[in-house]
Amino acid sequence: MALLTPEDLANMTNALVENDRLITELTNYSLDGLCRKIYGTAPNNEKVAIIPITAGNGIIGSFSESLLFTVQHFGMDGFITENTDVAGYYEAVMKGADIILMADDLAYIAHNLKNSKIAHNQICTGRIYAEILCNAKDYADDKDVLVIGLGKVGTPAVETFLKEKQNVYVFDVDSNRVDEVVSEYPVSKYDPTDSKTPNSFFKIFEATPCADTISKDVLKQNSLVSTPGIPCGISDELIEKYSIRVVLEPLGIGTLSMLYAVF
Ligand SMILES: NC(=O)C1=CN([C@@H]2O[C@H](COP(=O)(O)OP(=O)(O)OC[C@H]3O[C@@H](n4cnc5c(N)ncnc54)[C@H](O)[C@@H]3O)[C@@H](O)[C@H]2O)C=CC1
Ligand SMILES: NCCC[C@@H](N)C(=O)NCCCC[C@H](N)C(=O)O
Repeated sequence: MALLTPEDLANMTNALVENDRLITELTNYSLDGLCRKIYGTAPNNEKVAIIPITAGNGIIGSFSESLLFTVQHFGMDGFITENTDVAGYYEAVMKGADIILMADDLAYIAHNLKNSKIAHNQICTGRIYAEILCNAKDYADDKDVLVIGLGKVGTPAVETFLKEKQNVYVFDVDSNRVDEVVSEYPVSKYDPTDSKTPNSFFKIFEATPCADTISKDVLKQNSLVSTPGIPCGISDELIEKYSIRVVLEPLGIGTLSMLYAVF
């Protein structure tokens, strides 16, 4: 899994606020209102503990602080444990944490100690970024959606689009992965040479670790791109030329989705 860097998180607080405003403009739901709608849950004064984890590549600068900002920005009580790892877990429980947030290099989870619910960042990120596209009111009539990147974030997004009755077209550089997904789900391979494939899309989802994965060929004027992928999959030049709106933020949107998944 591609790991975040402190540089990825440098503008995270502004990006979360700006994306919340964009999501509200697109869907008439604030980000937490949309999470409430899709999960059918709501916060109930839970105390959230954030535990820094030193495993693998170790602590990422600003990671825990970014989680704390997210928790507090949406009105919840949170704290970062003074200790890391197991000592931090013990501290969190002794300080009365209801929900634990912690991440090593392989998994970033939310675990509710009171109801035993657990959530995984990649699944919750794919779901919320897909739901933003599905709930964008000005794009509701067009059911076609292009999904670029069929990994641990893109696959839950495909499942979400199908649940929301979208016509899903999929692409990945790994053609074997495309074949697997097309055989497992009622989706279509994105193939510009196939007359049944739309040439371009108003709704595009991207979750890859590469830049410039979204070419001008798939864009329409005013397309909406929902892309958790880091770095951003669409160039500034294409954003300007086609008046594209982009939902992209490195950590907070996925984190809020995780919290609503475990309330
Ligand atoms: N913004 C956020 O909150 C989050 C962002 N991410 C980011 O999302 C991205 C995807 O994460 P995962 O799904 O866990 O990774 P993954 O490695 O499971 O999946 C990535 C998929 O993209 C495909 N791919 C790579 N380059 C491509 C290209 N040029 N064109 C089309 N497909 C391409 C790969 O074949 C793979 O199937 C990563 O950059 C990760 O850092 C992950 C979690 C949360
Ligand atoms: N964008 C959300 C997904 C994050 C994921 N790509 C990642 O970097 N995971 C590693 C996090 C490691 C955190 C570290 N152990 C710490 O606690 O600071």
